[in-house]
Amino acid sequence: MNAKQVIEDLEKRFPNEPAYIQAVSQVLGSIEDVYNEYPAFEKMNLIERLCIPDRVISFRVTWVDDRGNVQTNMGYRVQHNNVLGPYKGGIRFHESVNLGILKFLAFEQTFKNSLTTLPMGGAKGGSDFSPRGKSNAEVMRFCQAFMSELYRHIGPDEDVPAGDIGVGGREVAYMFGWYKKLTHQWSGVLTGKGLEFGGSLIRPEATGYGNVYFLQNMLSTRGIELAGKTVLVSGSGNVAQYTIEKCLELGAKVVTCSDSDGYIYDPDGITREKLDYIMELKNEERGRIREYAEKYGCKYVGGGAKPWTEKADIALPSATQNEINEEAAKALVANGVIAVSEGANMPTTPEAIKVFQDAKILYSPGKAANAGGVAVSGLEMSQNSERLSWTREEVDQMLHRIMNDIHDNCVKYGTEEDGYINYVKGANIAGFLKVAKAMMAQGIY
Ligand SMILES: NC(=O)C1=CN([C@@H]2O[C@H](COP(=O)(O)OP(=O)(O)OC[C@H]3O[C@@H](n4cnc5c(N)ncnc54)[C@H](O)[C@@H]3O)[C@@H](O)[C@H]2O)C=CC1
Ligand SMILES: O=C(O)CCC(=O)C(=O)O
Repeated sequence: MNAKQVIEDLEKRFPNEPAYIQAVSQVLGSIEDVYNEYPAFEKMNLIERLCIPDRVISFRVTWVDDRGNVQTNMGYRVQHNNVLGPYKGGIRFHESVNLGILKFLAFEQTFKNSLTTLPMGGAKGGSDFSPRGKSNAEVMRFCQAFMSELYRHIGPDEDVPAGDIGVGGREVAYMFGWYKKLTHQWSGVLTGKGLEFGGSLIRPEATGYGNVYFLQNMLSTRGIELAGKTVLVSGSGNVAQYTIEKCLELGAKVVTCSDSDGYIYDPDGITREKLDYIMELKNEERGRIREYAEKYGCKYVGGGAKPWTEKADIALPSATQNEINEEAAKALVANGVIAVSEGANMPTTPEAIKVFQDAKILYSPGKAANAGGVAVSGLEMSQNSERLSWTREEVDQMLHRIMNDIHDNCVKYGTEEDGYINYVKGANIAGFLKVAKAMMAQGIY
């Protein structure tokens, strides 16, 4: 494989999908040498088959708003690769959603799911519908209309969606209810369900907790403790909330969080009580993070500003893709950051990654660090199949073990000659090898 050539070809075929090309470029850049050690891969044109999704489903979603107006949105499911298990990955509802973004997310998900050690393929779906500002009734009607199209393409052994940006417990429950209505079947077809109807304990917490467990592993390679460290978090949704919770439990101080309008900086740190307020504000009232600053009298920076210029030891981006650019990365390094671990998917631009790696700080990509969410989704699937529920402690222990295993794999494949652990390389090679070997074994199709 000549990675540069493959990427140029993909750019020509998919000229309007920059996020997808960005994700592919990062992986191919890491695996090129290892790939070329196996001439059989090239003979089977493995790389093209691995980069291009198995299937892309797209459909119109028509629903009626509270004023009786008929609305239309686009719906998609990208089923990227199922050699390791049923397609698995979240659903995103956000106005920015387009096919290129979902293709990048489904591509990443394939490697991430491979890293979890569980039998799951990679997929992602979503719509350009935004739940923001919509009533519960509107969200329910939209979810039902979306599922009316999607249900034909999913199933507990076929494709198991879950949440992502704009899709939390409320949306998963509406989609699950409608799937059941359409198919007359109760099955573990979605994960992230409510605890009363087959959801797993720790699934809401899993992505944030998992990222902090991974961070602890990274810090321990340098003999550093998380306790006492100051942390920047971005976002204030599911991943951010449970990242903050675990940091607090482990004695770190989180001083920022954000939404798409701006960020708050609380030099005293976000306490348990303040985090409860954020959870209520974001999950129930669906308000803006600016209200935190008004309530607690701390700094708020609007205009879509991001928290990366504030001084801290650690940064945990937990909002969205490309939220740390080169300038932000330089500011973080100049302020003495020692570790960056990604709760979000691809939040760091390629230029910014280079800044972190050149500075030899600890830096882990989302496909490794945020894999705890989908890992516990995999555990939810197992519990549904067994018709059993495991305890909080059992699931947390398994999550911990999975994050440790992912870290070990990154160290195994990513340690460079000078001892620096290149987590990007490690995660990409470890995730790739398993998928590639399974593809080779399963023949050409
Ligand atoms: N929910 C999960 O289990 C997993 C989520 N992720 C990733 O974590 C990130 C956050 O997802 P969730 O917390 O689940 O979503 P969420 O919808 O609960 O929260 C998203 C947060 O990001 C902010 N945000 C969204 N778009 C933004 C933008 N353009 N600029 C600034 N802020 C923006 C929102 O205001 C919100 O605070 C995403 O990248 C997602 O793909 C990754 C693994 C699993
Ligand atoms: O839990 C899942 O299946 C999806 C999680 C997800 O979308 C992600 O890892 O980015």
